[in-house]
Amino acid sequence: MGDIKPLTVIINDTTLRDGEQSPGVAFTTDEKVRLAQLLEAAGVPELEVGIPAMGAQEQEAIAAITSSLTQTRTMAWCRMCELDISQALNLGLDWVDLSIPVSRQQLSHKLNISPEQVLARCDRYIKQALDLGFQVCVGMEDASRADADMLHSVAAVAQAAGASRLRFADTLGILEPFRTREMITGLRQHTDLQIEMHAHNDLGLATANTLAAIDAGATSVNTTVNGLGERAGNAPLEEVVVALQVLNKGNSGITLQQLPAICQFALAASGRLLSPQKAIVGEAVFTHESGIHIDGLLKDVNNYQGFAPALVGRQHTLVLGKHSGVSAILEVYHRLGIELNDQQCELLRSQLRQWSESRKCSPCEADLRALAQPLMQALYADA
Ligand SMILES: CC(=O)SCCNC(=O)CCNC(=O)[C@H](O)C(C)(C)COP(=O)(O)OP(=O)(O)OC[C@H]1O[C@@H](n2cnc3c(N)ncnc32)[C@H](O)[C@@H]1OP(=O)(O)O
Ligand SMILES: O=C(O)CCC(=O)C(=O)O
Repeated sequence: MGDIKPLTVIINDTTLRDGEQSPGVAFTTDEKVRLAQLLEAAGVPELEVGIPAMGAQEQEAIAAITSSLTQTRTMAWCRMCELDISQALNLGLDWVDLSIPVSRQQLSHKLNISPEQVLARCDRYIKQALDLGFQVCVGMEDASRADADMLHSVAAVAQAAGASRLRFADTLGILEPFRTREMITGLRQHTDLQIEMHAHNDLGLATANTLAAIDAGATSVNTTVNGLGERAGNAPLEEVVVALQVLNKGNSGITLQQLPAICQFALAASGRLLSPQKAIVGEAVFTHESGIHIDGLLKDVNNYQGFAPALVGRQHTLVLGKHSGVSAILEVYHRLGIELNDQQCELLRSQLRQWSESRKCSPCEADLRALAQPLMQALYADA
């Protein structure tokens, strides 16, 4: 094994299932296969690849994905019922996630069944899926709104029936990290099964809740590329795996340098836009304009670097704009082969402020040269 560290948390990426549930997002089979292959090449050990109950086309896509992978294990999302399990057969899948709501709200007002009926379904359908050769994860939908007793009862029945894993779904994204930690710690104390955290980002806390769950003993976590998924999406793959490494919280085994390419591919296939300040993969997250920051970076990069952009195959970029200082202006122009004196710098600073306010973007190289041109001409005229 050399110096390869054992995985401490399994990434189960659900871009191809929950990610595709983003309104308006619909991947083609080719896009799904390519994305699955990119994720496999980066070392993602598990993928949730679709919903067989959606019908023949989805089943064909799932079969195409599973047959294109050599290492990565695959899972399908199924309602906990006979029909859905039977539709997952013969698609090359390793796992089924058998989903059943566990909150009073959804039991009473969605499925209209009792907690006892949930436990009976768990026992019956877990055994059925095991008999068909699947590994079983029990998807506890709406777990974050469920009573602890209910979660522990499901865990006990699932373990006795032979399931391998419980998925704790914060279906509505209403948890915060302290409560996540408390709930997962409680579940951890009641079961030997693997625990998978499924976090939604409605309060912007999906990554934080995912990390809190890992701290509390979750063994696997669901992610999606670029945080795609229902409503505000799921915990973004790129945020979770980079945070794990930077915060020294665990080893996901994923090659972080491949994340930008994966995110770009998913972005194009999803037809969605990405905020420039999206953590890890946003266009502007390693770009600096503020004078004090650039001065600090030039003196020692660690003054304004929480982690090296090279960790994710990126690099710092310096731009000029409304907030530029002298150090930044001198350096950026020096890199263009233009050496400025203090007076020229000051003139450029005030021009940059006006330019930025009117254009609302960073000047490119041609803009910078055009801004400096009159100053340089004045210099030659003076000489
Ligand atoms: C929280 C989540 O993300 S769960 C995953 C959600 N993902 C999706 O819904 C995307 C894919 N879904 C689909 O293509 C369709 O909804 C299908 C094919 C699954 C089902 O389609 P339809 O048969 O037309 O049913 P429809 O979508 O109208 O309603 C869902 C049915 O599933 C039932 N259901 C929902 N969850 C479960 C469950 N865990 N176990 C059993 N039945 C369930 C509902 O009660 C409802 O059945 P009912 O009409 O008998 O009350
Ligand atoms: O039941 C599950 O597997 C989780 C389903 C889901 O996507 C959710 O609850 O947000």
